[in-house]
Amino acid sequence: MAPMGIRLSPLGVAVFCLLGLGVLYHLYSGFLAGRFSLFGLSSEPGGGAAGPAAAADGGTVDLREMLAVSVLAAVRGGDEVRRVRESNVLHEKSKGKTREGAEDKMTSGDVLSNRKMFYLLKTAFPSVQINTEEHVDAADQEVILWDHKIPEDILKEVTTPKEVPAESVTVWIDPLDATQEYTEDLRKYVTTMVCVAVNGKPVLGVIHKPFSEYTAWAMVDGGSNVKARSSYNEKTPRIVVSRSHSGMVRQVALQTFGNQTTIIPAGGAGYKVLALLDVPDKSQEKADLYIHVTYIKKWDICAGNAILKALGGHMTTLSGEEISYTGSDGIEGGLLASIRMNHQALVRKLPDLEKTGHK
Ligand SMILES: Nc1ncnc2c1ncn2[C@@H]1O[C@H](COP(=O)(O)O)[C@@H](OP(=O)(O)O)[C@H]1O
Ligand SMILES: [Mg+2]
Repeated sequence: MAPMGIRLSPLGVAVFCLLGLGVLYHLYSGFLAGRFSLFGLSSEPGGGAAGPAAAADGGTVDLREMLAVSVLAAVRGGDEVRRVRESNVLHEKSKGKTREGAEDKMTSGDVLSNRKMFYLLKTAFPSVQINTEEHVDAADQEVILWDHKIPEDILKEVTTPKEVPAESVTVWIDPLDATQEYTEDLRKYVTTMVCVAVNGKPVLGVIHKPFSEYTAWAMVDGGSNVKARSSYNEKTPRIVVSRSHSGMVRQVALQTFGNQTTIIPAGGAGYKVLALLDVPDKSQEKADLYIHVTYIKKWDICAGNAILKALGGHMTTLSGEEISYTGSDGIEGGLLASIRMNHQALVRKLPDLEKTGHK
């Protein structure tokens, strides 16, 4: 007997049950799966956070979707970078010193961009390994949902999904490249970057310039929204190098290519890779080669490496070794990046840094 004389209509009960089933389906089909998985998030000191090994959808992720989320993450992170710079309250701190004794700086722009970028990627792909330059504060989590829309320019170039095992993927986030220049208000050098590596090989990269709102992306064997220039000067190249972590790069460049070589000091590894490409942004200088001789971290270079690789170019250590984007955070052997040039011939021309003491 229904209490207090309330009669239950069979139709009402059926509609109620159907609604209940719908809610349950929604819960288990991933809408909240990302949310719940965030509570299992582990955060490592000094940056980096690991997710569970298998993806929610049976152990694979779609690289085309990862590209869409990576572009969105770079843009959203860039919005934070711009907002903080425009507020002029950077809360600049030092994380310590680099091996060469330069200040390793961090600002609110780095931290807030990192938070947006990390949680956007982590919510969309809870099972993949994400390595990021800044510390992820597990007590300050944010759920940023992706609307599952893949932009038209990506759909046009990458016409089919590309599934890979989630456990083969490593994502590298640089929430603010060229922090030193950011603190000096040299805005053109600043980028946000995302890279996806599969089995350590860089397969997709995004480099976003928040102050000119330009974004370059490319996927190996997929497509791109950026291309190489039509010609490069191999004989007396214009060489773009670091302005704040230069080491002996000038000496190495002049010794290898002669005194006629033009050296362009610039901030940011993302900016320097874009200098090799056909980029419409007016604030972007152009170069034929990018050389770096000091230690550098993988989040600084992975996106550029993926874009160059997708466009037929190369980024290797100075002795020509490919860089593996798993395991340790940094690389020791310097960098040589080129496109539409004989990369191996360039490697042979360069001096052995260990022998010449130019490291
Ligand atoms: N010797 C070194 N040690 C640590 N980081 C280095 C480095 N040389 C370059 N980097 C990092 O690589 C990026 C590009 O450097 P540069 O502008 O000098 O070419 C910067 O990243 P962040 O700005 O993301 O920290 C910089 O901190
Ligand atoms: Mg960087």
